[in-house]
Amino acid sequence: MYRFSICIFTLQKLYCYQKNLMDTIFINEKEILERYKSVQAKAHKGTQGHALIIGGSYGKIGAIVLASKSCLKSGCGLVTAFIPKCGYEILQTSFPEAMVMTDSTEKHIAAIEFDLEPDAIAIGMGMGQEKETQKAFLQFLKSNKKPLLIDADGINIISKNQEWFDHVPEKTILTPHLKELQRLLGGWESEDEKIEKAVEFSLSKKIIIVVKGAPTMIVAGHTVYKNATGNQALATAGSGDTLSGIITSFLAQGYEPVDAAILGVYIHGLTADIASKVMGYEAFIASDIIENLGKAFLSLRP
Ligand SMILES: NC(=O)C1=CN([C@@H]2O[C@H](COP(=O)(O)OP(=O)(O)OC[C@H]3O[C@@H](n4cnc5c(N)ncnc54)[C@H](O)[C@@H]3O)[C@@H](O)[C@H]2O)[C@@H](O)CC1
Ligand SMILES: Nc1ncnc2c1ncn2[C@@H]1O[C@H](COP(=O)(O)OP(=O)(O)O)[C@@H](O)[C@H]1O
Ligand SMILES: [Mg+2]
Repeated sequence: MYRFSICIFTLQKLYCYQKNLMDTIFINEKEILERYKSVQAKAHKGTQGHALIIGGSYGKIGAIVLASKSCLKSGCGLVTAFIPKCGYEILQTSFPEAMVMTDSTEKHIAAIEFDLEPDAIAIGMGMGQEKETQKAFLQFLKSNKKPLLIDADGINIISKNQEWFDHVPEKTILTPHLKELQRLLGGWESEDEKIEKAVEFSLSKKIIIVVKGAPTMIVAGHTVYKNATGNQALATAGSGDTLSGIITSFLAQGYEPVDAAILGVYIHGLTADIASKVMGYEAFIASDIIENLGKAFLSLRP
């Protein structure tokens, strides 16, 4: 009987795998409140997690400013940005709360070396795809063991070098927009096929894919979480960089990666829902996501 059950179970799994059957869970406030943990009264910056944000290049240091700010504004205790030399003064001036480490190269990242023990790392925003940067990214992947989020040029680079997934830790979060998802998965014929392919990829690489869009879906193996917040106000430069910072903040605070992704996407969308009621869609920019994080967190309190 026991062997028979095992056999049925294995066949079911095989069937699910082949057909990429999926459970869809709709993220609502109840799902969020079950996951969200408010900051403890006796917390200090050392207990709130340390995030390392790696990326930026000449002309795209703003991506790291936005990601670092949104990270610290989502409860993380410490944020260090690792950027090319040219971004040092920009970051220290525009966001003094962040610590900064620089690459020895002026305009792009060429060697990712740091002597700290972050609780989570995000890489790729504004990073570019210079040859040296790609090499540095591979060396980083080979040595990293920390919870990881890969966005933007990190996704673009690994899409062209898929054997590098051998060095990517399980439950790493990828946050592609539609174009980046195409680079990662190749094309698709329909919305259903897009998600099926994402499920297949998530299962085979053991990663979590945040399929950004309207709505955003979080694909974690066979389970697809469909987000309910956010609107067209988010169709603005840097809103994805900001999302990466928020999710990385939750990762650094010790949330399970899937919960960090779910909470991050929900809170990110909530800022737009709250702000667009008073400022409309057009005037909303990525800095307004950061500005409205406080109200979004407050709205989670009973
Ligand atoms: N202030 C900054 O420093 C900013 C830096 N950024 C960085 O700039 C680099 C390039 O990123 P991009 O995303 O602009 O370049 P990509 O080439 O990856 O994507 C842009 C292309 O994708 C299309 N696209 C994007 N989202 C889409 C969607 N949801 N549906 C259909 N088509 C879609 C666009 O129309 C465009 O053709 C990245 O490293 C990124 O992190 C951007 O985040 C913008 C802000
Ligand atoms: N019309 C929309 N409705 C809801 N969310 C949107 C809409 N347009 C964009 N977004 C969200 O904004 C973000 C854009 O990310 P991305 O394209 O990576 O921006 P960037 O690279 O400029 O920072 C994603 O989280 C996406 O889901
Ligand atoms: Mg982006």
